[in-house]
Parts: sequence; C-alpha cells; structure tokens
Amino acid sequence: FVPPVPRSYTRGRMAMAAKKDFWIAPSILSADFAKLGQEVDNVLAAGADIVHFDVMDNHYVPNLTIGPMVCKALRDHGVTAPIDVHLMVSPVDRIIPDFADAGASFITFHPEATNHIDRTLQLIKSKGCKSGLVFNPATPLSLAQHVLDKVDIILLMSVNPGFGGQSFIPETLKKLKEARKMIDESGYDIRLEVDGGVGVANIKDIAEAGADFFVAGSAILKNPRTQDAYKATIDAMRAELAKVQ
Ligand SMILES: O=C(CO)[C@@H](O)[C@H](O)COP(=O)(O)O
Repeated sequence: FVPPVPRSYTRGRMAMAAKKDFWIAPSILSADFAKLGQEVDNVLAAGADIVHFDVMDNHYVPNLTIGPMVCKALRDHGVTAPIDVHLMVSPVDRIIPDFADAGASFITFHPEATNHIDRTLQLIKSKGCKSGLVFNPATPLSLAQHVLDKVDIILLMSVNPGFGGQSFIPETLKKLKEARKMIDESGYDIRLEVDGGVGVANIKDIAEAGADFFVAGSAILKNPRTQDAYKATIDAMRAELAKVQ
C-alpha cells in the first residue's frame, strides 16, 4: 500500500512565499460512528483534503476511541484520501506497524509518549508513512530541535487532547509563530498542523500565525449531517484562508 498524499506535499520557504497550499482535515472524532463510512465519504466529497483519525487509549488521554481495524475498514470501504493518524497512546511503537499496514498515510505521536523520539520517527518512516510530532499546549517545541530531519509534520494541539468540542487556546497563536520560524529556518519541508477549536471564525488568524494544515472536528462534522452542510463549512473556511496575506 502506497500512502496517498495530496498535491504538492513539498513546500519550503519558496512555496510559502509563492502560493499558499492549505489542507483541511476533518476529525472523525466528531463523526456519527454508526455511519462512519458514509460520514467520511460525505466530508471528502464536500472538499476535505485529509481524514484526521484520532486514536485515544484511556491511558495517555482520558478517552478511548478507534484503532487500526477502523483505519483498515475505511480503506476497504474505498477511502483513497490521506489518513492522518494522531496517536494519543502510550507506549506508541508497538501500534505503529499495525497502523501502517492498515493504510495510515501520516502517523503523528506525542514526544512524551515514547522513551526514544528519534527511534519512533525512524520506525514510522521505515513503514513508508509520513511522520510527525505532536505538541500539547504546555509541551515545549525544543523537543523537536534535534530530529527535524526526520519530521514531516509538526502538530500543535490548541486544546488539551482527549475530547472534541473544546475552545481554542489563544496562546497557541504565539507558539505557531515560533514553530513557523523554526521550520523556515530549518530549511526542511515540514507541514505545520493545528488541532483543537479550529473553525471559520479563527482559521484566518491561525493561518496568519503560520499553520498550513487545519484539523477541525465539531466545526464541520455536526448537524445537519449532510454533504451540503459540510461543504458550506469547508467553503467558508477556504474563503477565510483565501484572505490570508
Ligand atoms: O485530537 C483531538 C482532541 O484530542 C482533536 O482532533 C479534536 O477532535 C478536534 O475537535 P474540535 O476541537 O475541532 O471539535
């Protein structure tokens, strides 16, 4: 299985200055799990770029969600879009091969959840997936400093992980600017993802702070659960992103 990746994964400083290439990734944590395949079909048909897949273990975070079998079920259902697996589990290493085999495109994990950050990044890449580090609101970005050559995605949590529907923590804007500076100065092609409390009202400010990859759960996947309603929200987000300077 070759993980599908959206148009132009590559972007460095040149791409940043030239044309913005923003990705919108609905979090299926807010989907109706009784109709998951249909929900994912609808949100992709509505214009989403990526499926964001939250894995919680009731240990690293106080909630329990879905595992590799559900990821494989989405692939078997016919989902060809990238699946962005966010591991909120500890330990992480033993579940990574299972997700890679189940069709994950990107696998991100929290540095606090492994004893060996570099080794875990190498494991993800050895399985053919894009790798990423996730930073909780209080986790310092310095943990990424010596492994940037092995990182494809830096994901900043703008809420404390575990639940959808929380409010965006404003301090994240400052941290995004720091992360954008760190990425640009590194010269590596690294996506800057943000997750938690993202919606139409704040996506422009978040993009202007440096993010280019936006996870949104409850802002998109809510009632009425129709493709048209999902499209209206995604279109409104893209309209806001089009205003980014
Ligand atoms: O990882 C998480 C929560 O831990 C997120 O992906 C949430 O699912 C985002 O939900 P909203 O804040 O957008 O409702």
